[in-house]
Amino acid sequence: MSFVPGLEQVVVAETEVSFVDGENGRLVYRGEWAKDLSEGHSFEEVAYLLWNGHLPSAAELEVSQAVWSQQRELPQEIQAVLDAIPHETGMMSVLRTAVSALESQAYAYPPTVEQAAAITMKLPTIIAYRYHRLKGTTPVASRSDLGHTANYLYMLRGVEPSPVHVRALEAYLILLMEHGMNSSTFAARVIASTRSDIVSSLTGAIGALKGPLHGGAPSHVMNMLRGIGTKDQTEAWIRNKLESDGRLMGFGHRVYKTTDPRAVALRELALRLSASDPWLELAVHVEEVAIRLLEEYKPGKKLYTNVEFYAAAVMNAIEFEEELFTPTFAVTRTVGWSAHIIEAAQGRLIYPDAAYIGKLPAAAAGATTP
Ligand SMILES: CC(=O)SCCNC(=O)CCNC(=O)[C@H](O)C(C)(C)COP(=O)(O)OP(=O)(O)OC[C@H]1O[C@@H](n2cnc3c(N)ncnc32)[C@H](O)[C@@H]1OP(=O)(O)O
Ligand SMILES: O=C([O-])CC(=O)C(=O)O
Repeated sequence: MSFVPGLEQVVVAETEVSFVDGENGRLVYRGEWAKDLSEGHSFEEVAYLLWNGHLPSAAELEVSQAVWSQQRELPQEIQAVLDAIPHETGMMSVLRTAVSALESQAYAYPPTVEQAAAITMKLPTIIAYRYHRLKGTTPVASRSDLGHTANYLYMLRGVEPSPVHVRALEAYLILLMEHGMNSSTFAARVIASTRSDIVSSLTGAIGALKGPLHGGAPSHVMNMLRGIGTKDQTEAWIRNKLESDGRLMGFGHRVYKTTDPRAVALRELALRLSASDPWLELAVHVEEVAIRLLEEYKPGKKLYTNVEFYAAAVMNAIEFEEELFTPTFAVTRTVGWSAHIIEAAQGRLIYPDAAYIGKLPAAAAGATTP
């Protein structure tokens, strides 16, 4: 048996949920281009596709929207859990704890689309509730006449959201809804393969997404851009970072050996939203310089812009605070995770191997080899 660090290119599952074409920079959700879906469809339509394998008919969409919008409210005990978490706890930890506390018979094994939808609908409410509590403002009740995306903005801001912001956030949410066998999805599938429940799988996935090498990157992108400060300091700053063996946040990807297609789509979106924003101008300049210098310092590694670089730009353009960046990623990735959880819950227990490189007890050392 050979050891492959990071399981790179090791096939761990067969899936019908999505196809990440790393060589050509393309992303497919159940037979549909993710970019096309992000331009002409709603959050609910794409969630329906990922969960059911086909886009909904008008009647299916109407029924789903009506049922799902009734699932947004938080049980009292979840509100109590949220109120008990210390103020300084980060929003991703809060989200992980609140989702974990949803545990009940309603979410028992086996995972179902109904369970997936019921939990997905609650994530924005958890975030918005906590957001208001931290600010000392009153949490805003959801509005069943609004779609999932518009309602998320409404619950955060307490005013009718602008259609431009709703459309931009909807495109962002759809582009980040699903992405093959990334670390958090793999974590979710491992837990699901033990026949554990959907709440446990999603809790593990949120924990994995939080890391700065995964969904935690956008706020580090903001720090990097703040550190660079101006266009004329870009090259020196990046050289310094790469010479001290640092990583440029928002660049590089395990699967994409070209620009991440979602980064292309989000860059277009950010430019449409705020082309004249000096911050965005700096980001575009940093991208150009970073790609050139990554090739100089890491020749042949094919390090390009990943989704997180322009995710930060879009979040910024729709005036989201940094504490909401990764939680908002989780709001949408819950759909992809749960589609995988439903798939993996019927599969074989995931149980890889490890090569033991430690010591043997003295008595066994000569007698047995590991
Ligand atoms: C939604 C998402 O999760 S997208 C990813 C968000 N994360 C980031 O943007 C963090 C920055 N990027 C990275 O750390 C990496 O590119 C990852 C984690 C995304 C992928 O990591 P891996 O596939 O494990 O690549 P690995 O860490 O083996 O890097 C391969 C080589 O490229 C270099 N490299 C990879 N990414 C970067 C980067 N962003 N900056 C500088 N060098 C990099 C590594 O130093 C390594 O070089 P070496 O072979 O000379 O040691
Ligand atoms: O696939 C990955 O490595 C991480 C990522 O881009 C995602 O989950 O969207």
